[in-house]
Amino acid sequence: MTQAVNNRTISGKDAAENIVERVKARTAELAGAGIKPGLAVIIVGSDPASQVYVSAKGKKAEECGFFSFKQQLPPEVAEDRLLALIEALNRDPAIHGILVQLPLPSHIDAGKVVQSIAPEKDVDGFHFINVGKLGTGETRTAFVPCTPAGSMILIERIHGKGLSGLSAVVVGRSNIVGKPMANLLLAANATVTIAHSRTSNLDAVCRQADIIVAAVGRPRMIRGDWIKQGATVIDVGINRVLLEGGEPGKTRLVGDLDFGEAAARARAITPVPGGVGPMTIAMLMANTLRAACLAHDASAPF
Ligand SMILES: Nc1nc2c(c(=O)[nH]1)N[C@@H](CN(C=O)c1ccc(C(=O)N[C@@H](CCC(=O)O)C(=O)O)cc1)CN2
Repeated sequence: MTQAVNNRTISGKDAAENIVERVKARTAELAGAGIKPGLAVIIVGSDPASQVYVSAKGKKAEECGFFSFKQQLPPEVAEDRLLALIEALNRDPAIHGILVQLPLPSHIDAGKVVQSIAPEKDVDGFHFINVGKLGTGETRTAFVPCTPAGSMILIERIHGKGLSGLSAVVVGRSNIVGKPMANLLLAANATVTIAHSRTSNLDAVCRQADIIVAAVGRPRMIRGDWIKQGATVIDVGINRVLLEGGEPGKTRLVGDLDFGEAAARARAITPVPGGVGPMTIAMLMANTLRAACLAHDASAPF
């Protein structure tokens, strides 16, 4: 039988509010020097989840005191038109951060689009220059992807800044979450394993982790008995599933872990919703503020 070990839910909502408050305070100071951070968000098509995220980003940017620009493009837009818009935003001094909401329709080469964003405005941290900086420890000027950066702050809430002697397993190897997450954990001196859906004995690999970051995008794939007693568990998955026994068609969000089972063994665990998700948007604000500060040679709180 499993037993709770000083279990605590890590509220991403609270941590995100704390970051946003710090962003607001520094933005208000910068206003005195005539500096206003500017964030441009581009969305192609009408995917409902993407619409929700983009609208949340715009609202949060305004709440922070930023100049917020949104460009909605039709699903059939030509790649060249999107690239021309990014080129114009790259040259616009009022814009410090540019983000293209993913996923993009299949006729557009997402890699080409992401690499066309000026590295110093790449607040998603997806450009090769920023990926390389993170990978080589040049974190002073790197933009770190928002979801792993936010996850790392939640891990620090439990373990502090150094993770020496701790074993971390990242389940998932995406460029957006898995790989940058592994680099951040490594930079904090954790012993890191990147596992994925084709890893043999995935359950046993997970079971040896002091910190487990689940980013596979498969609802409740990681079971409670895969979690070491007392581990810290970060659930990056945001999966919409049909509500069992509820009204037909009604859905709810679940993570990549079975929360109830994992919570019974974990020392600390992030919920879905209300865990890593809100941190993604807060870190976007932090990155945009940093981009504005770097552009104007001003100091940034992050
Ligand atoms: N250009 C990018 N595209 C995408 C990114 C990204 O970082 N950059 N990440 C995801 C989506 N995403 C932000 O864009 C995102 C996902 C989830 C949340 C969030 O706050 N989730 C809430 C639940 C919201 C709901 O009810 O649906 C939560 O977990 O509490 C924020 C941002 C893919 N695309």
